[in-house]
Amino acid sequence: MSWAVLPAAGRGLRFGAGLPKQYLELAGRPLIEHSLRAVLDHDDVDGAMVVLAAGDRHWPGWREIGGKPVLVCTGGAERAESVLAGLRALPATVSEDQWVLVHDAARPCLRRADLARLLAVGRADPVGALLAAPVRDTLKRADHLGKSQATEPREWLWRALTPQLFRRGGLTRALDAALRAGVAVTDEAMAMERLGLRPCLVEGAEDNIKVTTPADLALAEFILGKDR
Ligand SMILES: Nc1ccn([C@@H]2O[C@H](COP(=O)(O)OP(=O)(O)OP(=O)(O)O)[C@@H](O)[C@H]2O)c(=O)n1
Ligand SMILES: C[C@](O)(CO)[C@H](O)COP(=O)(O)O
Repeated sequence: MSWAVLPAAGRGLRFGAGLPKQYLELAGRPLIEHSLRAVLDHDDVDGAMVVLAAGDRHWPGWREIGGKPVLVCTGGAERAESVLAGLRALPATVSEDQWVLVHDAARPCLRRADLARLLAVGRADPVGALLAAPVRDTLKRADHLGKSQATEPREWLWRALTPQLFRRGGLTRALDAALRAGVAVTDEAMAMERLGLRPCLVEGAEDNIKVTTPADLALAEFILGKDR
């Protein structure tokens, strides 16, 4: 059985709204509620730890969703710090060996089938797994003038998504080590990779988007309105 940690302590600066993007209305609910329900929907997920910014006054105060506990703790200045805080704040009943899903609060369009496949593949892997999407566009490297100076090979390149699935103890130690080393890890898999571990890439839907800009919110509205 697993718990979910949802990093939700960001300020949404690139979005530029008057409140953090995770609280913007999306399809009639706060964006974060879609992300929470998407992970709590799976029978093998027992509860969620939501990591809030210090002084967050937008959090609706849910204490359970769908009969499952929703706990909160305070995050840090970087996403990795928030995830580490969430891992440490999980109930003591969540053992070191237990699988934990880390899912961006800013990703409301997670598909049930993708979560199910991530859990099935990840729990059978010695390290863990992450949802990801193969790069399908040609990649250009820009110069300082904004000109295209080179084309980067895209074979073997994937875009990391979330959720990412790792065991509580191993991920906690990996994130703590990366932060102590001053390494700016941008996802959980990176913290594991720097220890020489190779999590499994599980192909996920391209519409599992991270809402970062206003255009993404409109796209998320369209995605959630589709029959999926
Ligand atoms: N210190 C931080 C930074 C980000 N996040 C969370 O990590 C996820 C992905 O981060 P991102 O999309 O970058 O969100 P923001 O940091 O809010 O965006 P911005 O960089 O535009 O401010 C989001 O759910 C965000 O709330 C977090 O918990 N703690
Ligand atoms: C974790 C993540 O969503 C995987 O693509 C991404 O790294 C988050 O990056 P952000 O800059 O914190 O949004």
